Amino acid sequence: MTDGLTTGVPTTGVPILRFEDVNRDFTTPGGWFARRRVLRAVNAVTLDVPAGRVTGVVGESGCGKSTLARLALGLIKPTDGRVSFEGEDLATARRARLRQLRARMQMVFQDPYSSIDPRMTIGDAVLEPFVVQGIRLTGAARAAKAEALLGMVGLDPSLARNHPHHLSGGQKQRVGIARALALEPRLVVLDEPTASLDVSIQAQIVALLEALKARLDLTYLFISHDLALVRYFCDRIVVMYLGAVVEILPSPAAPIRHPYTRALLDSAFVPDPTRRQTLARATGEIPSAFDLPPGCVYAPRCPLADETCRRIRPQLDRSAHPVACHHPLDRAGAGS
Ligand SMILES: Nc1ncnc2c1ncn2[C@@H]1O[C@H](COP(=O)(O)OP(=O)(O)OP(=O)(O)O)[C@@H](O)[C@H]1O
Repeated sequence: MTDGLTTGVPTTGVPILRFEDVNRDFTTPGGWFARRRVLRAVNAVTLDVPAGRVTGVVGESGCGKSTLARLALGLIKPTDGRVSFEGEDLATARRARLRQLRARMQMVFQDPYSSIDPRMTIGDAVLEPFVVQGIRLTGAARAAKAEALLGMVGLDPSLARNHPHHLSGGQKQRVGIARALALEPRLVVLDEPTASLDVSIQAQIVALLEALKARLDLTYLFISHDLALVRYFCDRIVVMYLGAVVEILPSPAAPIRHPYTRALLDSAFVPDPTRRQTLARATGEIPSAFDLPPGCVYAPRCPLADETCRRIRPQLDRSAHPVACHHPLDRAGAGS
């Protein structure tokens, strides 16, 4: 290796990314009429992301998914705890080292329209990571690399000389994916990569991501609010609620254990009303992240909550299918 990075690719299943008891707080600015307030966006998260797999992170808007993604890439530091990539603590890595590590972990953003500079040619856009890393490519090598990357994501290589306003949303997202893969990363964080696309295009992008993962032996951290999509695409599913991990499904078909996961699944549109489950549907508003309840954070909306839930915060259990719940659905005989 010439870049001084960890030698070898982590074996499939070995954690490539680790969160150890991570908190991340944000402080709102105070002023004449408002006092400073602290919001816990990520709350005591301990999580391994195994190499070569697709780990999904799912939850409603504001549950901390994007904050988790930014922590994973070392773009922000944890308030407490440790985030490590291939064994290296991202918060203590020196700037130059962090830049090297970032070459091995890339992100595909939700909105391809705002993530691509409209003034750049498409070729320059996909090669931007080389510029960020200070890697100079000369004329013929530049053109060949840009064309190869565009071909890899199913775009006509001759588009390299065009500007992105010629492209559709799906084509722009392909450019975003090509750019993320330019430096041959090991980990790709996909932050709602299909959320702003038409349904028919979403399926094509998911198929492309699946094909690229198999071909390039990638690890994905797939962030989404859509549990049905995550269940289709991911090997393992992390369910977040108000900054905390409430359940980790070891496989997409695993029976659901947490009432919140059940409610998330039930909230997906199901045309046949007889198939809609009502047992554990969430009711009411999500409590404010500024003012978390003392017990289970889901208790105010949970139909199964009792006094224990309102008083004592449940921890993720240490089973093969971890859940943070005093009354998991399998114990109540109402799973899946
Ligand atoms: N820079 C910031 N300053 C203050 N609060 C923030 C900041 N970034 C995120 N938050 C807050 O942290 C919480 C988690 O936000 P985050 O964007 O991680 O959630 P999310 O699950 O990704 O939501 P969405 O799906 O809407 O993007 C939210 O309450 C959000 O308002």
